[in-house]
Amino acid sequence: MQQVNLSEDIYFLGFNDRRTHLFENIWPIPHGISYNSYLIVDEKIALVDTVERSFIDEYLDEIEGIIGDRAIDYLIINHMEPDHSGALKSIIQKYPDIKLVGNKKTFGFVESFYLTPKNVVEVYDDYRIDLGKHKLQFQMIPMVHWPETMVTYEETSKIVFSGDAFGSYGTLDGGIFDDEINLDFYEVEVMRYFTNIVGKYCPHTQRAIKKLAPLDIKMIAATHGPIWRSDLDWVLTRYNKWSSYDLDCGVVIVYGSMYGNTQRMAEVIARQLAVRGIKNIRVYDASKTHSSYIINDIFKYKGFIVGSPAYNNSLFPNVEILLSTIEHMAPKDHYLGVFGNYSWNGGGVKNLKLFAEKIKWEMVYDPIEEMGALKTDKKAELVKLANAMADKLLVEN
Ligand SMILES: Cc1cc2nc3c(=O)[nH]c(=O)nc-3n(C[C@H](O)[C@H](O)[C@H](O)COP(=O)(O)O)c2cc1C
Repeated sequence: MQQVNLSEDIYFLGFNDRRTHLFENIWPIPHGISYNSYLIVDEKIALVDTVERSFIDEYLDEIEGIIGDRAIDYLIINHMEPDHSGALKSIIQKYPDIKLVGNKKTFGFVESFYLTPKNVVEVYDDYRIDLGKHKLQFQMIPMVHWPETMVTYEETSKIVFSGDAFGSYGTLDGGIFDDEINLDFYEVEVMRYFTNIVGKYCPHTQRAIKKLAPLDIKMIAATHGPIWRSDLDWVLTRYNKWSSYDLDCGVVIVYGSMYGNTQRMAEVIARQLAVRGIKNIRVYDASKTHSSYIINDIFKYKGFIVGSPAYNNSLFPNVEILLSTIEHMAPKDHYLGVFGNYSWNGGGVKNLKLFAEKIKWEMVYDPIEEMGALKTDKKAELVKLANAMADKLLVEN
């Protein structure tokens, strides 16, 4: 690839992964993902994070193409996850005197994944490393989204190397900086990356945003996706909104259904919400749409209504997977409605009630359960559930 610079002697070393289907072996990435590393060439040379292991050979070649036979002095480990530390052992083999820079939580992970680190610099908030013209300082942002996560701020160029924070799914298809690409495409990918990967850690993200606020930042260089240099507010505003559970007026309806009875119940609710003036209604079949996309919409809209048929005295499995993902992510401040269908002795709605107790979202209406085909009385109940949800949402808008 042609050389890409963030500033005169700060280099972008990024690789596009269009092969992997599931990020973290869970989340679909139909548009791929990039792994971004950065090289600062000064009196001392620092490498900021590395890349996923399948790119090691090209990565080492690119580094050598820039620094020739000079050695790298520091490897900054902002984040230890293997998609960023995958080349760590190869880097140490090639540059045996390199110092690993991390915080007190980093090196335990290095040891458990790769090797016993020997040459280390343990950093903490405001710790500084002088490279010559460039000066690095470090800020800890734990749990965004691993315990050891930190960011590196380069004071001369005012670049923050943010690790996974402000990252995105989607490869960098030629354009690397925010002003080189159409952000409409990344709108979805940035949010899905946030909700899938960082979303559980919203309070930590809020703390990180506040902690970084005093820094004079001209550029944000994350480990995935575009580098933000022209419109930093674009990504900062969105991160702030999402991580503070600032939800829009709308409803996500999810159902599982084998024979169509539960689906028909969902359609009644959706129609009545529309009649009441709710414009953002997203109806998903949990067997068809991956939870990555459904979770994303749950982070957008305040209303959530879920329906499940009984299945072996429990929830329909694909609904169960989604609800367990929601429990892990624990997004806050939603309104909830539940409904279901059965033929024998039930099991779906019984377990939806347990979900409601655990998630502690406000139930807008009593659970509704139909046996087989939808009859008039239960249809009227579903309309009332939709009305109760609309009442709650419209009063706030
Ligand atoms: C594998 C399987 C397990 C089921 N388990 C139960 C059950 O435990 N309790 C029950 O009342 N109905 C059970 N049912 C019946 C369905 O819940 C019922 O027919 C329901 O109406 C299906 O809803 P649907 O039309 O939305 O698929 C089961 C059906 C299947 C295929």
